[in-house]
Amino acid sequence: MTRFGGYQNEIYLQGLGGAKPLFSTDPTKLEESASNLLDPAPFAYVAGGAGSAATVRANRAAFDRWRIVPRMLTGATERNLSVSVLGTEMPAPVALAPVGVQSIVHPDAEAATARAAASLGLPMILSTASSTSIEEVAAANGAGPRWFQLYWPGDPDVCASILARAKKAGYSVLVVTLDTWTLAWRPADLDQAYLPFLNGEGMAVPFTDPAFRALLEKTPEEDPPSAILRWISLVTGTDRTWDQLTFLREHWDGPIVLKGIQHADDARKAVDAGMDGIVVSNHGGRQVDGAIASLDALPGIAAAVGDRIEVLFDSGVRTGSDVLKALVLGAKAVLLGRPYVYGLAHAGEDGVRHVLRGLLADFDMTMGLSGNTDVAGLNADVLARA
Ligand SMILES: Cc1cc2nc3c(=O)[nH]c(=O)nc-3n(C[C@H](O)[C@H](O)[C@H](O)COP(=O)(O)O)c2cc1C
Ligand SMILES: CCCCC(=O)C(=O)O
Repeated sequence: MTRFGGYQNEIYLQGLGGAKPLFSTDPTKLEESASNLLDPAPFAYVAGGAGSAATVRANRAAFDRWRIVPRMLTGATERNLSVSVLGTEMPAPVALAPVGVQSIVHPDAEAATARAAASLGLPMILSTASSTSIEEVAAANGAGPRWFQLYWPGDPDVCASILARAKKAGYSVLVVTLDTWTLAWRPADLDQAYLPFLNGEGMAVPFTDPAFRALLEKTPEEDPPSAILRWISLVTGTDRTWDQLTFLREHWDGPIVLKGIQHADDARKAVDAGMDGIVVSNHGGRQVDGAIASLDALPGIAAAVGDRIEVLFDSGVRTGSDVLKALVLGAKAVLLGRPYVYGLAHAGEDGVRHVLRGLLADFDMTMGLSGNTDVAGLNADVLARA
């Protein structure tokens, strides 16, 4: 049993000594203050979506179409929030979504995120596009659970080398992102002509990779632009096919999760391909403008795969009630994206922790106050259509 809700008392008690929380516990205000704190281009990169950002808004609106129906006198003073996902014991059904180029918001970048995640026992998913190498993040993460997200490089030796490094460094689950084989039309970034990768951000994984370096005529230190362009050409522009997943299976002996699934038939194909899990995700509305809200895709997908595969969810999770709704609609756990990046921007490791503890406390209280004692016991009865 965990009592993440205790963070609430901690904040009020600190208030007796005149202290306020590091920054707002309201996710909307947090985004606002991040916009004041960060330079316009990095803020727009993090906050932005594809096209008109219709799907960013749709992701949020979908949560609002469901309401929790609280139950009384259920003895919910103690809650069990823990889940086990693909061999990872999680104290609550929340993991940190893979977010690349974290150095654009804070110099401590992924190492700070890794420390904050480990301090709470939540899995961190490291992006291939990270600003910090696989091994450094593992060291910062220590005994914490960690998974690795793959942007699939076109060169098989480079891919195999990166997977071997992740495995050796203790990343237990491979998360393969399928929805971003090329970057979408993103007006906010286009208007600033800002692509962090071209400035050398997010190159830590390839630049420290022997197989990638072996492809280059000059080292990334001698000739950064050539190395950057080579890497970008390796990881973008190639859409894969289902039969190619066997390559990953041959080079990864742990669980494999496909991220970016939005259609029940694709979820069934993931089962047929022998995958262990999926992330129902539209990349936080950053890829297909006008795409279905991720939460609207979730119930049909969950029904299609049953318990043959683990179903994770992201895109739009901001509050404890969002977590509860996603679990009821079929997710085993959720991934959190932008909010923790804003926490990182404000206060590094402490900022990420403040965001995570806030979300977990909110979820814990929402579970209890709606009369739910165990995440495993959540059923359709808990929700009503708005
Ligand atoms: C700045 C930024 C960078 C991201 N980088 C990656 C990435 O490198 N790999 C990946 O699979 N997803 C990436 N994502 C998508 C997240 O993993 C996740 O799907 C999304 O942020 C969830 O939506 P949310 O931000 O509404 O919570 C990124 C998202 C943001 C905001
Ligand atoms: C190749 C893209 C990596 C970053 C990313 O996933 C995003 O900005 O959404």
